[in-house]
Amino acid sequence: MDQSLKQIVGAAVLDSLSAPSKLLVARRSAPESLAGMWEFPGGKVEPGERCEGALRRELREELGVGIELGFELIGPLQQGWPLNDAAAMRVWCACIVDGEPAPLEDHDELRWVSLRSEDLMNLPWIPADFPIVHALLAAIQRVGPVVP
Ligand SMILES: Nc1nc2c([nH]c(=O)n2[C@H]2C[C@H](O)[C@@H](COP(=O)(O)OP(=O)(O)OP(=O)(O)O)O2)c(=O)[nH]1
Repeated sequence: MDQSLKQIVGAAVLDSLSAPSKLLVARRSAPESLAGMWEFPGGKVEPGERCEGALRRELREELGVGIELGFELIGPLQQGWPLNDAAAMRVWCACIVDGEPAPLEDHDELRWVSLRSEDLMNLPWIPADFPIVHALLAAIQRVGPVVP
């Protein structure tokens, strides 16, 4: 596998995998260049980790929750969705199975946003995330439940 890009993983945390109606979005507090922008919670895959394991670890660290994974939102690259010259992100649908989400690390606000509201696309997302949000909405409209 071409691993020339840094591997990031992110979660599209939904209120339900079988009948999703809301997405949990997170506002970054750092670094300064990204502070105030909204994103999918997640982070870098560490050496020796599998992507799914890294995603579970990141959600535990950042939001204090345990997750169940649904299907992956497949991006155009083998490493997922391009973020910039140096990184790409694989994204899975997920739902919370343990804990109450809180902005413990890297974020200063969490918000549940309706998948049917224009508010979702109107958030100041990290620009690279817009195609991923589009793909999420399209996948949910097309297939309904996001259980793998
Ligand atoms: N988590 C996440 N990162 C994103 C998204 N979109 C996007 O461009 N990025 C970028 C921002 C960062 O440059 C990089 C992820 O790094 P990170 O800072 O979240 O990773 P981390 O928690 O493991 O970082 P660290 O503080 O341990 O260094 O990917 C997104 O939706 N979610």
